Amino acid sequence: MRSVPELVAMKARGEKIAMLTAYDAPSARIAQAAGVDLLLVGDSLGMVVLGYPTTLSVTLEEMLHHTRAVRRGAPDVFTVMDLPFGWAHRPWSEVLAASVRAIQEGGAHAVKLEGGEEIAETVARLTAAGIPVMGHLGLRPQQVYRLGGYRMQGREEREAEELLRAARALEDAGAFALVLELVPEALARRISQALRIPTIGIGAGRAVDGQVLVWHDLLGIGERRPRFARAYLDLEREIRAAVAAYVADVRSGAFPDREHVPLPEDG
Ligand SMILES: Nc1nc(=O)c2c([nH]1)NC[C@@H]1CN(c3ccc(C(=O)N[C@@H](CCC(=O)O)C(=O)O)cc3)CN21
Ligand SMILES: CC(C)C(=O)C(=O)O
Ligand SMILES: [Mg+2]
Repeated sequence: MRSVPELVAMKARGEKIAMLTAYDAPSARIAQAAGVDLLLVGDSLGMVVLGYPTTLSVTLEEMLHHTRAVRRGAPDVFTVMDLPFGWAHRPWSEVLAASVRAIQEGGAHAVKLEGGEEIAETVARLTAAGIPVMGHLGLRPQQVYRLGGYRMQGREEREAEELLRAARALEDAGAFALVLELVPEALARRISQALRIPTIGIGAGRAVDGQVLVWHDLLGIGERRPRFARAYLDLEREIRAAVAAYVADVRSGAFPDREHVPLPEDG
């Protein structure tokens, strides 16, 4: 299992970090077998698994429930749990209590919070308590109502400087890594070069220290996926064909065949 110091050392050595989201035990088991460095139980759960239009509906209880499943499937992978909408901006003692639940009840090793300088004090308090914190800057999907959509952030120089300042504040507060979502590659490079802690990009180009991708986007499951995501399979199509074949076989009587009829003497 990767450790926090090891992840920081990977950046120093120029070794890329491969992070993937997971929401249940079987996918986490497969991700572990495939050798991912980090798992993220993302609040994208709400959109890709629970069928909501945004991440805002996801509750702490739901995050804990799915984090437990992921940990059962991938006992040997360092796992980060997203704190859901609203939590990062509560008084730090409440954020600490939620993060303790992530670790004690969810089995997570770290938490991720969307936010900049306004949550730096909270990040410092969690870090002091021994909880590794991953930051998340750029497109913050929990801000979608304010932003009006899932759009690129940090295109204006003034905005870019604000993001660089926020990244430094999170590192100074003790964050061990930082997700950069949907920002220009040049800005992601600037931030990555300014920090000692690794940056994990999603739609942030190549000049970052690692990548994170949503499980369903990687596999090609879902009606829409962000342009920045690469589908390594067209699994939705394959699954649909398999299910259609099953339905046809039940209707025709081709399933079950002799091979799939249990014999009484087998118990
Ligand atoms: N399937 C999925 N993948 C994700 O990466 C993801 C989620 N869901 N849900 C939670 C957040 C929301 N994210 C999103 C969602 C949509 C876009 C998107 O459609 N972006 C447009 C570009 C919009 C623009 O720049 O104007 C795209 O086509 O990529 C991006 C990130 C990233 N996260
Ligand atoms: C896309 C990643 C970074 C995330 O926050 C999530 O999956 O919720
Ligand atoms: Mg998230």
